[in-house]
Amino acid sequence: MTFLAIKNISKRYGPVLALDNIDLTVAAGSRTAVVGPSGSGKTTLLRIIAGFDIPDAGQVMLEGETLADGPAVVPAHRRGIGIVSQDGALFPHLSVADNIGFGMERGQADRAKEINALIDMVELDRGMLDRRPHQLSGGQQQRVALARALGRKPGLMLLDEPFSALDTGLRENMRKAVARVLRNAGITTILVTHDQAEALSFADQVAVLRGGKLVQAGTPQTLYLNPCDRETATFLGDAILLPAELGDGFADCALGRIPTDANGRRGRAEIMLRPEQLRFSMINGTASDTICAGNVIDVEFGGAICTVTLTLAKAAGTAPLSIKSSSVGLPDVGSTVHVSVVGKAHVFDTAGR
Ligand SMILES: Nc1ncnc2c1ncn2[C@@H]1O[C@H](COP(=O)(O)OP(=O)(O)OP(=O)(O)O)[C@@H](O)[C@H]1O
Repeated sequence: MTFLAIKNISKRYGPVLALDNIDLTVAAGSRTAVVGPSGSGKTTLLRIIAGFDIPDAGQVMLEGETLADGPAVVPAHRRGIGIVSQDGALFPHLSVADNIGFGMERGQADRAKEINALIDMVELDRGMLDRRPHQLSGGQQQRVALARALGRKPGLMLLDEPFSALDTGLRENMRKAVARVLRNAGITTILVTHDQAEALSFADQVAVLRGGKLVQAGTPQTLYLNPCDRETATFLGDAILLPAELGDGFADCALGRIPTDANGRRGRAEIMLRPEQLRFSMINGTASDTICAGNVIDVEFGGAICTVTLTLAKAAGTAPLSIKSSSVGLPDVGSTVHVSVVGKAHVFDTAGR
């Protein structure tokens, strides 16, 4: 069921068209991640949904209620939307308890009970309630900010890069914890992030913005494996892009003949593979007779995920390929390996968007 509908939203700041006719729907209880390069319009979109910014044209509808229709808008405080920003924006002079309880009725009998429930919900120790924000770590401050936003019982939660100031390990834990809290509370969530891996792992739906336009929206799997164009492909992760000659359901390319997801297409096209679709195996002796023999030119040890870079023996002049590998059984630089492909290559939709 559509919970939030964004229809033909446009927003201009002077000469800059920050949002150009954006259409996006968000299902009830789902998590959407909005990603895109810097300046692509992510924050502007979030601010329009929150009511902090006014669109020039288009509508924002929440549960059937019109929140914005061009410049006619419902004010932010009447929208029932929670927002957690990058810095958490806690009040430094208030205790954690008072930050969480900010906006609750002072005399409210069950205020303390509710604050306890909220701090439990974000999995923080109640012993922290008397502390000030500066006595908390960055991750703990973000949890307090989330608890404060949850206290207003929002139907929709907007997260504007809330994990970006945190270290990698903490960031991942926080992301999982926040996803769990919001899922348990059944709150529909929109996350703005410039971190593609974060978007893919957090969301049910990923929306990619570029130059103020929505270029693609869909499940993380769809966007990662079937991106609409090469920019989206490379934005969402490492991609191997190869020229190919398409036949019915296959492509002839530097890796030999491999199956594609484009039945019925023929002629020249660019195909895409993700690096984890390539595998190598060691071969001895007659490597040069194998169409997909590769010469290893670099091995980057990265712990759990290593990168083996090679050139294809029979496709001189093509760019080196990088294969993701486990740390076990890495080839030596200078050795020859056999390269095979797992799954199908993706063919970009030439119709474009
Ligand atoms: N108040 C403003 N006045 C003028 N231009 C603005 C304003 N806010 C945003 N812009 C411009 O609109 C475009 C979109 O900005 P926005 O902040 O939405 O991008 P973003 O995708 O969130 O970027 P980032 O990832 O860097 O935060 C940019 O070109 C930006 O310079």
